[in-house]
Amino acid sequence: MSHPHQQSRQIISAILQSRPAIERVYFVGCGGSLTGFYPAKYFLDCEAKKLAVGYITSNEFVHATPQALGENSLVILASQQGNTPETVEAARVARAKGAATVGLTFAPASPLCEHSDEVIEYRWARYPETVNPAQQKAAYGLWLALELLQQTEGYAHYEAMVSAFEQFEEVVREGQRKVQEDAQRFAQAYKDDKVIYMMGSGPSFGAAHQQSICILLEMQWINSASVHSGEYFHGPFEITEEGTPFVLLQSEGRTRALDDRAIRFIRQYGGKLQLIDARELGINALPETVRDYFCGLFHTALLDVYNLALSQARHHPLTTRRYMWKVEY
Ligand SMILES: O=P(O)(O)OC[C@H]1O[C@](O)(CO)[C@@H](O)[C@@H]1O
Repeated sequence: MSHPHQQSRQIISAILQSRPAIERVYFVGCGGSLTGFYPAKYFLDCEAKKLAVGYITSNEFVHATPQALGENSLVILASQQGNTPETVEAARVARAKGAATVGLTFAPASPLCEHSDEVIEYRWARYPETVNPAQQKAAYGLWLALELLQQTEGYAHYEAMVSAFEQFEEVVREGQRKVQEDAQRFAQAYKDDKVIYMMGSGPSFGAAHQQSICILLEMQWINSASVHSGEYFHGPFEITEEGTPFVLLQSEGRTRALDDRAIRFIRQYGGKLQLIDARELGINALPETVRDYFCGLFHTALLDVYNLALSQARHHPLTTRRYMWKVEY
């Protein structure tokens, strides 16, 4: 049994033993630390029959704390540095309301840990350095969601999920190898664009949103918005004209039809379209019953390759910030 599997199983088991029941789970964080939970939220939205699921940015959780929060709640929070004030405060509020708290961080003994009943120190590296993608923050979110579902309601495809996690690193490495050349081509084609729209659906909408807010806006200072492939037809498609730049994260599974519809329209009206197709890039090596739940993690890992190429082509390192961590905000 892998370390993340064992740790997630033990943590959920300890929490369930410490209280009468867990009826709801909230995923809480800021920016990439919130969007990293999207695969876990999506999995539970699709598969849980009774468990209620929340996905809330930290400061909203603090200022508009859900009435339902209480001893039957589990709050899972993430903060890479463990010190984002609103996330630390969210953990404090959750605990004060009697909820169980799990803190995910890369920084040991950080302030988030003080308000977390259980702490997970995940692995992280800035691409092209690598760590096992099944041991990163977003994967831990999915592991915890899987264990929570299995240990409360049970989940018919539990073993398939575990086996998909075991295969996942190989699938990612192969996918990253396949997109190397395409990433260089993309970087040249998009480096001078003033706006890039990110699109996706189902399991990959979180990855599209993360790419928009954390990479294009934050780390590249390129205007961007994330548009759900299904919502594209309900407003956003009006901006489509010859050359409008889109990147669409095409997922595998039930919502692929939504992506296909948007792709047809963008092509018909001449939009400039970069596709990152999970099917073509290897997600189907994972068991069919669960492979769509890995699309978000897969897309994020593939985007690492595109983002390095884009930042190099633009001579704008991914670490450059104007305001973040530099001024009061
Ligand atoms: O994960 P942390 O340490 O709380 O930091 C959150 C910050 O990091 C990012 O996720 C990425 O830089 C931002 O979107 C966000 O403001």
